[in-house]
Amino acid sequence: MSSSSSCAKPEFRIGESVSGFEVIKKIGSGGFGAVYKVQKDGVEFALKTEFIDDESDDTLKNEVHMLRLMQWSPSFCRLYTAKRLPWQNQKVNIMVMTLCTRPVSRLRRMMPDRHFTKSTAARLSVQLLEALRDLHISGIIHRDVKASNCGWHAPTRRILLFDLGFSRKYLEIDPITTKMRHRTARKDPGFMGTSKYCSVFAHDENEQGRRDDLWAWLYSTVEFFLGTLPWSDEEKSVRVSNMKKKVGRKLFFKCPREFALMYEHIRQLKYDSSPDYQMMTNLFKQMFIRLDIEDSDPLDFEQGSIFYDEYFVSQTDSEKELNSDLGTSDELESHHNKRSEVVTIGSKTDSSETENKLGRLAAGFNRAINRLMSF
Ligand SMILES: Nc1ncnc2c1ncn2[C@@H]1O[C@H](COP(=O)(O)OP(=O)(O)OP(=O)(O)O)[C@@H](O)[C@H]1O
Repeated sequence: MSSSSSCAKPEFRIGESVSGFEVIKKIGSGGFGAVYKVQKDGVEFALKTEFIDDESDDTLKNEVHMLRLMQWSPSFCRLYTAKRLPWQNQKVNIMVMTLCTRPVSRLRRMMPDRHFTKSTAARLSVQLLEALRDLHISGIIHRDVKASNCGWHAPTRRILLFDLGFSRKYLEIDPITTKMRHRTARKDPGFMGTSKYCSVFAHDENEQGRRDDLWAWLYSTVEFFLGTLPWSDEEKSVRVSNMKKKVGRKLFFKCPREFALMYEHIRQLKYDSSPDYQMMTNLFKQMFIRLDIEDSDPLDFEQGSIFYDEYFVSQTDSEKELNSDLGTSDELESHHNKRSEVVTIGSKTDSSETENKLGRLAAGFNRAINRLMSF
């Protein structure tokens, strides 16, 4: 989150009871605090903390407020409780929400070649689009859309979009007509987002609107399909922005052709334009028929997929995963507001690189089959 003090953050201990929730393990941490897996009465939840000092921004309050507004949508975590507690000689904000199985970014990196098959990539992409449509309908923009802010929720087979700490309302009431209107762009809103995925307008520190969430969705989607982006290894934000400006339709050459049409639509959106979600949803329907994608088919990381046993079961609950989730790749490719430097840290070695030789052969075989199946 935006409060990024360099001092060590206090942490909860395994087994400690926090507001009646027993801490099972730490899932990850951000600049503000951490996310823990907790349980109560045999049910598991995610508990997010924000330790507060005098200078911090209380971003969890914003997140809780936005998440409350999104409780109607199946694409967001259920919010079970949110409160401020005294903790040792500090205060801590906590929120308890649905526990996701794994971040989508992590699932992608567990795949051979770090990309999903086209069937999984397309289905995850449309689910993320649905989450954005629901958020935008509610008058909110996210401003940090990326796969590491999406969790896979196995029981509902849905992507849940989280980390609403940077989100903002883009509508306001017109005091004269009393109708809702788009907020006017501020002159100097500062940078918000993640360099790898944000729109070129966000790079230029312009006010963000719905279109900027869609640009980040588009870049995240390309990464689902290809496992990389042309600027993945580029660290300088200005160079990333230039590459985004230059790449054009070429970016979608290896993605299903419907994405080029969605790109054309997103490209002409202005700061306050309403995206045509229906048109994009129809393009997905067309794509699913053309590529014979069935919603009932197992996703790459679900039981029944050819990748499941080798790439997903074997790593369940492993230390590798925990370590990876605690401190590598896009989770740390950051972000943040104008007080922070914009950094992009390249992806580190994934555990898939330590697969045994047979595993590599099988993965190569699967890759060959995937390549043969045309988009
Ligand atoms: N509801 C949830 N269920 C499971 N994991 C979650 C949930 N919410 C967040 N996480 C995971 O917890 C970790 C930290 O989450 P969070 O999004 O708050 O911080 P971050 O994005 O890594 O850091 P920052 O927000 O400071 O940039 C991430 O790995 C994220 O995937």
